[in-house]
Amino acid sequence: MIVTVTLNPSLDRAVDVERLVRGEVIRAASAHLDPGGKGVNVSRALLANGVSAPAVLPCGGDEGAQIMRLLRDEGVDVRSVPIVGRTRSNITLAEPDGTVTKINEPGPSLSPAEFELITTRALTAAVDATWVVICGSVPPGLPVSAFAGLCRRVVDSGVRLAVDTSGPALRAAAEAGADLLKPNREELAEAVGRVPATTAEVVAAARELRALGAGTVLASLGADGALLVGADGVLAGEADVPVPRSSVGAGDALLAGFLAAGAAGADAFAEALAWAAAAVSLPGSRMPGPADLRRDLVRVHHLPDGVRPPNTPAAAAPDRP
Ligand SMILES: Nc1ncnc2c1ncn2[C@@H]1O[C@H](COP(=O)(O)OP(=O)(O)O)[C@@H](O)[C@H]1O
Ligand SMILES: O=P(O)(O)OC[C@H]1O[C@](O)(COP(=O)(O)O)[C@@H](O)[C@@H]1O
Repeated sequence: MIVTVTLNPSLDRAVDVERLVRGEVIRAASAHLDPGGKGVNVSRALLANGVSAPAVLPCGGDEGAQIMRLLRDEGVDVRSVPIVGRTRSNITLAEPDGTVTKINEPGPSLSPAEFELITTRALTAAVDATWVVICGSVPPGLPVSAFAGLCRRVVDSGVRLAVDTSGPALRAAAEAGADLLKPNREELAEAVGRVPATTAEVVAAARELRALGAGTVLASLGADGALLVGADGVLAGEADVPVPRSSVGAGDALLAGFLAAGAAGADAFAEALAWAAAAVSLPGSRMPGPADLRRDLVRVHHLPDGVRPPNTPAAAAPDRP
């Protein structure tokens, strides 16, 4: 069993539009409503592939009630904490070539008592779990020290911890000793204070997080695929997506696939890439099930041990083997 914690869930509304033009009335071709937030999506993806994954999340207002209804319709085991604030709605505008424009609300803040209740729910559920997965942005006003405290309490409980978050919370998770981090390129940039453009720079940034205390770093790079940076070396991989529909939730599917497949080694990495590619081929933030996976379209390569930083002689060679 894998427990997910989403501190800032959202009701995801995705609208398919022919072309995005600022300042005009745009008629949508179709619309999709999904329960969202990164941990929520990880739970949905795991469940769709037969892995039990209770979702711990705060829920408030009509949006919170609707998320709970949608999750229960999908069969997700929801461990919700009622909050005074109103759960947010996030909007995605998806164009036919797969380009997505996202508008994410900040979401409600949590009172100290609400945050403590979520922590207790997570630690209680963690007793039977192999992993606790804390995902998504940190609610407004929550001190990074509180987020770090949650991470440390999970690590101290002896359950493995995976974190996918943004801003200073990502560094805090590394320092707390998270076993697995799933940053995208922008999140890595925020964490290390520079934009990692090349493969070597992504590897260097991931190694910086490892040096802070993180175990493995699964860095997602959008259409460029992903890198797995761990104690055993570096793997690079990507998967073709014949018809991209929406990349919303692709990072969540990547993380879910990696965890479902054992969270170590080339096979788990390939599975992760297959889940992420399948998510990209689905509309909105729909999570893939077994019938959506195309493992034949995945490629994984070992990178040579010393992937060097830029401006060294080896950087003149092509980035990918
Ligand atoms: N346009 C795309 N084509 C192929 N694969 C993609 C595309 N966009 C995303 N992916 C896959 O989904 C994974 C997660 O996407 P990414 O955008 O990096 O994460 P996040 O959604 O967390 O920002 C990538 O590592 C890649 O494997
Ligand atoms: O918590 P954040 O960073 O605002 O992200 C929330 C959004 O991320 C998602 O989980 C999608 O995540 P990814 O596209 O990064 O995989 C949406 O469901 C949700 O609207």
